[in-house]
Amino acid sequence: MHIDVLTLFPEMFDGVFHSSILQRAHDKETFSYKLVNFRDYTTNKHNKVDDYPYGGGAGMVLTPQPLFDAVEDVTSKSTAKPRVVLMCPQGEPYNQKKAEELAEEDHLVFICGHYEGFDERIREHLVTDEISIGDYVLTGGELGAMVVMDSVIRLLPDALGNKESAPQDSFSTGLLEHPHYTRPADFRGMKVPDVLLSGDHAKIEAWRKQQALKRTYERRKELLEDKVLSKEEALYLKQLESEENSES
Ligand SMILES: C[S@@+](CC[C@H](N)C(=O)[O-])C[C@H]1O[C@@H](n2cnc3c(N)ncnc32)[C@H](O)[C@@H]1O
Repeated sequence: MHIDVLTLFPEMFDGVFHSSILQRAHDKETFSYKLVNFRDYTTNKHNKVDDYPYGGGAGMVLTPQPLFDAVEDVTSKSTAKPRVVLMCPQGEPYNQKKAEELAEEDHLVFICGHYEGFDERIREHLVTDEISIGDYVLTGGELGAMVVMDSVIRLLPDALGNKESAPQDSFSTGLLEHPHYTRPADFRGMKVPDVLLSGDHAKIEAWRKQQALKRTYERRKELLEDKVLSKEEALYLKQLESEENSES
């Protein structure tokens, strides 16, 4: 996968691409990236990327010219049809399903907005996707693009080592993940559940499945609406519901 990030603040990405799993995945050539300062594409003499909004009002608006030229340049040699993602608080709410969808692509372009916003023609004619990372407003799209890229890159083949796994993670299975424990078995009187020390892998697997369902039921019931449950899971869910009803 190749990723182009169009930003006015490329230095913000230094940490994220030079640490931990993303750095390792980049070293293994799982993905390549280019940080593109779209100010370099301005055709006006003062390299201005923004202007006053028509109709008046507060704040400055990103002009279309540098962003159109930058996107056309970075996508001109692309053999695949690139996905051009605008980071935007008004966009589609981001989730694991979208991360899985983007991880299938060969070329992603992220546009990081700034200031009051961007000229509407960018949204209408330049981008393929608009993504919001939550119902709050950030100063710019950089942090959002980092969130999306991190969650996409870790899904690419070989990005995670043997000791990390994506398929069991929360949301990948449609549920929240089961709880984890490590050594010691007894920490200040707080004990690890016996089943995890039993060495019985079938029992451990069954316990983990139940715990994932319980945790999802307790914290994110709405995730269960779309989940296809096995017979055992459906029975356990009924048990959780009747326990909850008897408590209330
Ligand atoms: C200050 S915000 C502009 C907000 C805009 N005036 C509005 O009310 O929708 C500047 C830029 O930050 C990015 N941004 C802010 N919040 C975001 C969010 N929740 N998700 C993704 N990007 C966001 C976008 O690129 C946006 O253009």
